[in-house]
Amino acid sequence: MLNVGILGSTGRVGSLLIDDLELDNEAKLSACYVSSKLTKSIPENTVVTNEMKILLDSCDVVIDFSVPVATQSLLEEVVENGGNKPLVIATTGFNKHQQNLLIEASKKVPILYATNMSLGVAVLNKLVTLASKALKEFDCEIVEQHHRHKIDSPSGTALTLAEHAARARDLDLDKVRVSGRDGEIGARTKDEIGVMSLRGGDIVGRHTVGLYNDGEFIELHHTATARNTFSKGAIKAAKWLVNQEPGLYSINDCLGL
Ligand SMILES: NC(=O)C1=CN([C@@H]2O[C@H](COP(=O)(O)OP(=O)(O)OC[C@H]3O[C@@H](n4cnc5c(N)ncnc54)[C@H](OP(=O)(O)O)[C@@H]3O)[C@@H](O)[C@H]2O)C=CC1
Ligand SMILES: O=C(O)C1=N[C@H](C(=O)O)C[C@H](O)C1
Repeated sequence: MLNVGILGSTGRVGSLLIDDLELDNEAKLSACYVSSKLTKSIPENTVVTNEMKILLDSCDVVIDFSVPVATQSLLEEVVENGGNKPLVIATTGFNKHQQNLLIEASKKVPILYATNMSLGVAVLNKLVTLASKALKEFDCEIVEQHHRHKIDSPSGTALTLAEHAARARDLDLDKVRVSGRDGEIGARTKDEIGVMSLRGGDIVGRHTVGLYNDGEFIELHHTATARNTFSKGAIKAAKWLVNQEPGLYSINDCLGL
């Protein structure tokens, strides 16, 4: 039985992870990091802690759906204090320092980092690479829609999709990404990639990658209709990751895509 520790156990996705693990025949909840209060009932003997070291020591693998500062503390425990467990990281909104820390930690333990744990988005990333490369003359624009509670923008998934689109055209996303248009901004430049966010209601997650030309356009849509798409994807990733060597893996590695 795989012992899973959760960082972000009180959150929207973390709570679903607890439910999914309850029903899983190969994995179970062994530890929860809780910074505020856990209101959900959890199996007896589950370790509840607000120390990263204890979380890491009390499981075989950590699944993280939290906030960037919490992920940072988890990664620091690995890089600075020798914490030694595989990590499935799903949190989004990292700054450059946190991204570098992720790379450092992956030299010591296996880390699967995915801004979206769904199979559909894993395939969408592939489709975007293909379409962006084949349709180099088309204008690429990405729109993401999420629930009103989401704190980061644009979504991690939208940024990953944009990275795929940019890389397929040999462009540096940091140089071509446009995150808003307002006022007399002038005509669209050829290489820019717009990444725009809408927030409202309970939208679980919707991403549209559009490729627009004179006379025709393509739009590729992915819609997550249930949040446990992500928790189930992360558990599948954890089962795969525990058999890997230290390194930085993507969801595509896990899915063989
Ligand atoms: N990769 C993917 O497939 C997906 C990724 N996500 C990402 O996962 C993250 C969480 O999403 P969601 O569940 O909706 O968010 P929530 O706001 O519902 O949950 C956030 C969790 O983080 C915890 N947390 C907040 N601050 C700290 C801290 N300083 N130290 C430790 N824990 C802390 C909260 O605990 P407390 O209540 O104790 O504050 C809570 O459990 C987001 O970054 C989101 O973008 C979401 C869905 C899918
Ligand atoms: O915060 C969310 O809810 C989601 N976050 C991820 C992201 O930022 O891409 C994945 C998913 O779209 C839901």
